[in-house]
Amino acid sequence: MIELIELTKAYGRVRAVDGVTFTAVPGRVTGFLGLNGSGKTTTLRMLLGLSRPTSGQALINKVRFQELDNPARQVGAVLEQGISHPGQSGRAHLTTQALLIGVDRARVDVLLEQVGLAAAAEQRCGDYSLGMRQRLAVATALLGEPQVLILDEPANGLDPEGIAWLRELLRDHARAGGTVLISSHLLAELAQLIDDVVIISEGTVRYAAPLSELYGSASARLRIRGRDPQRLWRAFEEAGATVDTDGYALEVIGLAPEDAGDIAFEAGVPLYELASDAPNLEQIFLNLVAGDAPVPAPVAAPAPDPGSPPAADLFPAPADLIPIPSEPPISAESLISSETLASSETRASSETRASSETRTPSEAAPIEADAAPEAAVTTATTQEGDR
Ligand SMILES: Nc1ncnc2c1ncn2[C@@H]1O[C@H](COP(=O)(O)OP(=O)(O)OP(=O)(O)O)[C@@H](O)[C@H]1O
Repeated sequence: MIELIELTKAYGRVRAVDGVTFTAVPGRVTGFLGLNGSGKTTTLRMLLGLSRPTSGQALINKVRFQELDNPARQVGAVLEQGISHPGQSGRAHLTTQALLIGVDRARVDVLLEQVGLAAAAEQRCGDYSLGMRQRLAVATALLGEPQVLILDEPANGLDPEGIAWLRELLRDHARAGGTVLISSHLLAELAQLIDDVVIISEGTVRYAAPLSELYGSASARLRIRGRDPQRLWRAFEEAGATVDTDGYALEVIGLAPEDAGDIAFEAGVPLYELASDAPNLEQIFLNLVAGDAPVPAPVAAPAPDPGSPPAADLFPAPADLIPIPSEPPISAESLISSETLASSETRASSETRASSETRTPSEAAPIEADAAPEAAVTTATTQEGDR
């Protein structure tokens, strides 16, 4: 476990880190996120005993880094790239590090394989790409089989395949009970890797919570078209959603796509389109670091112009809408089920028509309702604490 308690670092009058408090727990990957110069590296350096806090505490497994027994066996860290000598091969670098921290050199081959560098093991580190250097740095951090991993910008330079590899590696580590803290200046990059997020800006923590809460606080907007938009509108509102329209499709906030689909099904309205706009993670992040709005409200659709015709008139008539392709696969079984479907669809649509024909004007009105606005630092070999 990693615990930061009111951690502060002042350089003269500049408070690079100012009262940072958060915990990274075993079994989860915690993302430490901030723009350039926000204080991430300074925080991690204090955590790893490379820099003395002005005040506050940085603890790993309840003690300061300097107090850990054999730190490289407990903490693996990547603080910077360029930790390896450019003239050394990847294998030679890992072997040297293994000797320094007292790890069996047989582990070197295991790690080269694990980080995908086996084929490049004999190449000079100086010839490695950025992504390969990251992989080597991660391998170095893993040498001592530490429980705690602290990685500064580990995704930097990795291609999508490298990100997927890193995700698996970190997930496996957390699943096995490890604690992982990784930093980045890109939320979108971290989003694929982490369970919890801590956002820092100007040395201060602005947000610390499970990533799912950050997502949940910025609801996705659904764009939905169906055969009977008025009926859909009412059904979605009855389910507690905020509904608006651009005159062509419904825009629904506050429902998961699955729930919206189920509601439409229960209302007997065939859907022609159901798309989800994912929350804009970078925007959420930028709003948080700006400190103005804790979490951005979903962007509201413009309110309808009172002088414009009711949205019902703007929707294409059912006859003009493109029918759902429903060619059944040719098999006796599917013919039976498609017939059943066809007859139930006919029933549903005639019910739909019947009910909209018999609906009173006030019942048919929702479309006109007010639109809702809406370390082993390589590996611990260079720490102050070891000296
Ligand atoms: N040794 C130092 N002396 C004076 N100021 C420093 C020192 N180290 C860092 N700072 C300042 O502290 C602030 C935080 O820097 P830090 O490197 O921790 O940010 P960061 O979030 O890691 O940024 P990046 O993503 O660019 O690495 C910056 O304003 C930086 O200029």
